Amino acid sequence: MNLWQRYQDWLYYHQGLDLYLDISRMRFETSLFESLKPQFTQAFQEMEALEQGIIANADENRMVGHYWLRNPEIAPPEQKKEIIDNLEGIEAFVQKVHQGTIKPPEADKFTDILSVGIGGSALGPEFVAEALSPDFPPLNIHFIDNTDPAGIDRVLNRLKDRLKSTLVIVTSKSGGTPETRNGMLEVKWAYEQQGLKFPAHAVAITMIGSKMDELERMEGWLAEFPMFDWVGGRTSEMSAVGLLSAALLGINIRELLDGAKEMDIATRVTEVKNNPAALLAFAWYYSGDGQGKKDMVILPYKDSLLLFSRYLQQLVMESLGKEQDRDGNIVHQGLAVYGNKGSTDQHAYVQQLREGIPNFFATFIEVLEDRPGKSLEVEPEATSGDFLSGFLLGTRLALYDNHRDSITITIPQVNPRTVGALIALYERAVGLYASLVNINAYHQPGVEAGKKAAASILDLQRDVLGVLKASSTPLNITDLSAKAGASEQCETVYQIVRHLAANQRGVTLTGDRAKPANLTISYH
Ligand SMILES: O=P(O)(O)OC[C@H]1O[C@H](O)[C@H](O)[C@@H](O)[C@@H]1O
Repeated sequence: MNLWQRYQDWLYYHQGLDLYLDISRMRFETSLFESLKPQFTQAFQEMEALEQGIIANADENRMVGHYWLRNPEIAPPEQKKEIIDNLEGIEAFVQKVHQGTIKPPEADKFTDILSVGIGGSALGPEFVAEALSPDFPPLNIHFIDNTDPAGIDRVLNRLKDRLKSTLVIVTSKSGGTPETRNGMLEVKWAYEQQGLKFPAHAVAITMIGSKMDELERMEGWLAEFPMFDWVGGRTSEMSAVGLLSAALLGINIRELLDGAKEMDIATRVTEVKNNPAALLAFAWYYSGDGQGKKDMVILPYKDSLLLFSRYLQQLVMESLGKEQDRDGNIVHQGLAVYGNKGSTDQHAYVQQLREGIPNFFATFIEVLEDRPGKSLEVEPEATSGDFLSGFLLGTRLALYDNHRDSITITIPQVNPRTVGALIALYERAVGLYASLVNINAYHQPGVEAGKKAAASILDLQRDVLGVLKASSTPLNITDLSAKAGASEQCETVYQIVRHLAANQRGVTLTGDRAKPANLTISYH
């Protein structure tokens, strides 16, 4: 097979975005491509229905409207108005913060943003901030995206004297996610410790009527922006969730939206070969037999795209990782995603990609412009950027020669338009792929199960502490578990008290640590 010819046969190019997609280094046969066309016809129809506002997330009885965010014209009238009003509200707020007309009571201007959120309420803002922030943004951004006390302390300690000029954005669609609630309470406490007025620094992004919305109203926070119930967390970058912090950082959000809108138009094309999202979905399908048998390794050769793989991890894995298909059959679907950036990863795990277990396909993201302006020649006729390009091209060839497939996406620059386009490209590819393999991409029942399990552990901890407080003598794990009504959960009870003992919670373990069953536990 003449590869140069295959390259040309399969190359997709989008003129408006100057974006290329090359799937020629995936070793599929044209017959597979042809045979999947009926499934694609169905997938396009389903996508059209989704864009028209059917209840695509039946679990939560919700429409799925992230495509409307960048083109309100195609949204139902009520949603159209919400989108336009919200965008204008964000821009007006940001302008006032930048001008200093909206300012904290204790300083002349806001200097920093502290963004508290998790999952879809953090990954998009983190990715976009890393990809697109100017070198010296109008405000510096920091993130709390976990309930790790040491992680929270690190962020708060570093901000310390600047808390008084920090704008705190708390983002939670549901308004009830424990990690985000905890982060918010810890930040609030830090403000109170310094005698600062937390509500005057706080902005909420949440659904109207959520617990956070109620709290925000009660405490009179500085501002609130709505999170729409018809936008899922992992596709919320183009809602207030992503746009507020991006605009505060000085990123042109209209261009981000435009890039996404232009990609959306391209990915509505019903001819598979001329639709980049369909080509991507097809390549994924081929690679993993439509069962996710191969992992997707995302390798952007550009530092600013470092967090793209982490962003895609949620978008792809939370959407596609499902036990059941849409007919209720057990299918255990998914598509594992990992990666950081090239060429850095070539000095780490790419060894395995080249020679080890062939359980993946790579996706190279190539950025044509190395930097604005000319570059130093680090060797005769070669710049640092030439090396970066050489490493990408060389690795692509070396992988292929060793029977490892790859996709290559090429963009002219990392800018708001191309980042918007990349996000939209993957959102659509995930939706189309989900249709191909007959799963619902828009719910996440597994995450709910994890949350319930965590809540029941905390309930058990309360019971255990109650028993210990009421007991006049030390107890062993078996007796403690029985008294807490959890005889079957000795191991969990042991792990709970071991954690409490390490954290000045009044719990002491006595005895041989290597023999948990022999320990005695007391409370004082
Ligand atoms: O925005 P929130 O409601 O706080 O949700 C944050 C995250 O929580 C859950 O884990 C969901 O599975 C994610 O999709 C979501 O992005």
